[in-house]
Amino acid sequence: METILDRIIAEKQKEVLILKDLPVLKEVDRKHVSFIQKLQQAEEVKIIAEFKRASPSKGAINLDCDPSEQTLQYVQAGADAVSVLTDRTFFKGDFRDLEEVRKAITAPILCKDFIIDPIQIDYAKHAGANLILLIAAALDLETLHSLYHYATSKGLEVLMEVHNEAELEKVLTTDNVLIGVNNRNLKTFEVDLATTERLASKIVESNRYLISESGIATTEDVRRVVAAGASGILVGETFMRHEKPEEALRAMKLPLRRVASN
Ligand SMILES: O=C(O)c1ccccc1NCC(=O)[C@H](O)[C@H](O)COP(=O)(O)O
Repeated sequence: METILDRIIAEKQKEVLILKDLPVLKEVDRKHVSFIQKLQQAEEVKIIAEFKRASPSKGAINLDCDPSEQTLQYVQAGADAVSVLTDRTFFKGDFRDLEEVRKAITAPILCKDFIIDPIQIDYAKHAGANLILLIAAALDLETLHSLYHYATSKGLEVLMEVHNEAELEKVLTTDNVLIGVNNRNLKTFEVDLATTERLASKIVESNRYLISESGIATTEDVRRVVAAGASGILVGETFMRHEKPEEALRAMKLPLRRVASN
């Protein structure tokens, strides 16, 4: 059965051909901004707050939201990084959103897209990203390694995303330290924080940082994934729908030690 990820990747293959036909991008020299460094010094759970207008699972979330205003609020409330969905077809995002956010904030920015080719990494960097996402389910082992090396050679950090044990095994063949566990099942769209709980020990024991992604809505959810071993969380819909995203974000900033020892 064709999954949403299969459909997204088929679309990305077309997009990549279009990008390769465009004039070559000029290299930009940007200051290195590290999210990993923030994790190394973390006393509180690190929050990646996402700008996401729409999604395949929820349809329209907040279509008229302004990327710079929204993400500036995130950062002022204590977000450690911002994620910007740049996919147009399925998430109504754009690289221009990322460019605008780059002008508004200095915090690390994750380019949230479905990367299958180095040219997308060039576009992410050009727009102002500091981190890119590599989804294990969308890449064979060789491509995962080569995109990882390409991104790091360009000074970018990489969040590698997994949904299950097999994908985690794949990611653990790299020396990347940032692993995202996505709680959303891409076949059913169901979210279950038990996915983080199931995969956490292997990630923590391998000395990587675990970021729990998707379906995090309450302080109790944060407490639960942090108790499992997460050092960070990635939250989109909850902040995008909230009347006061800064309040929702502040409520999630839990101290790592206190939560873990509960
Ligand atoms: O969000 C979706 O419907 C989705 C569908 C298919 C592939 C990826 C999808 N989401 C990307 C993400 O990983 C989330 O935007 C991110 O983890 C934040 O999730 P949430 O807090 O639940 O908005």
